[in-house]
Amino acid sequence: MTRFAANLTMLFTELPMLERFAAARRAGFTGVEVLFPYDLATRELSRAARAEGLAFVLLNTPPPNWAGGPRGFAAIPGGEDRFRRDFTRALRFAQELGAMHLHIMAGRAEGDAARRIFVDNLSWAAAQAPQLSLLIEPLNPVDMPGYFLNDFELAAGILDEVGAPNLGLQFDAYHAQHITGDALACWDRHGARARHIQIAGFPGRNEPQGGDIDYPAFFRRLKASGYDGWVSAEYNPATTTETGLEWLNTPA
Ligand SMILES: O=C(O)[C@@H](O)C(=O)CO
Ligand SMILES: [Mg+2]
Repeated sequence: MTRFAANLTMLFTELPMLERFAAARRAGFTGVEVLFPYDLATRELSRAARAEGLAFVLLNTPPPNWAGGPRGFAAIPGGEDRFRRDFTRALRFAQELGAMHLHIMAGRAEGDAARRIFVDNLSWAAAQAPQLSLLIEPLNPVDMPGYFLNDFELAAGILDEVGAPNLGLQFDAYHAQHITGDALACWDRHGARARHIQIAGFPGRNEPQGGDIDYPAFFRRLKASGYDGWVSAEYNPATTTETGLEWLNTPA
């Protein structure tokens, strides 16, 4: 059976962060992710997750400023020191939270030098944290202009080049649809590399139903391909979170 996590950065924002855990559990989620938990105490966050019996599935490496700042440093030539400092801090958070995955953000860059630095930084990070699952996620260039990792083929080549067993793909079906025009075909091509999935409707990035991505068919593909990881709801609720959860109760 598919395991669904709630992205608490985007869902249940009607409530303060620490109250979102109970709301997620009541709604039927069994895991949570928080993109950038860095202004909160890990003790409070893990207590909230434990109290509700929720797995802490994922966090991101920290950008300096969630409200509009650059998204990471892993592919920025000259940003190696900054990346390593950020990664060390993110690793401490991941360990204290008992998180399963850490998404490493590439930042805004382009070209061969950026690719080389990204590969070097990812290889370094994978060796620092062999027990933790590290992920990279292609993001579409409209929502995230200038972001280095904007393509699934690029991500596949980088994963192959690093070749670390603890580094995999974060497959966000919304970005896949945006980038390739066909999230299901993209899954068929790249799903074998996926360790974590995020979902949202397209084009609005609202609830995962009724848009251009055929989610019932997508969930059937996941099942057929033997995917056994988490599927995280990472979308902007069209109205309130709770009134838009019908999709979660449709058997996958
Ligand atoms: O899809 C997204 O936008 C996120 O998963 C993310 O990590 C960007 O910060
Ligand atoms: Mg995503």
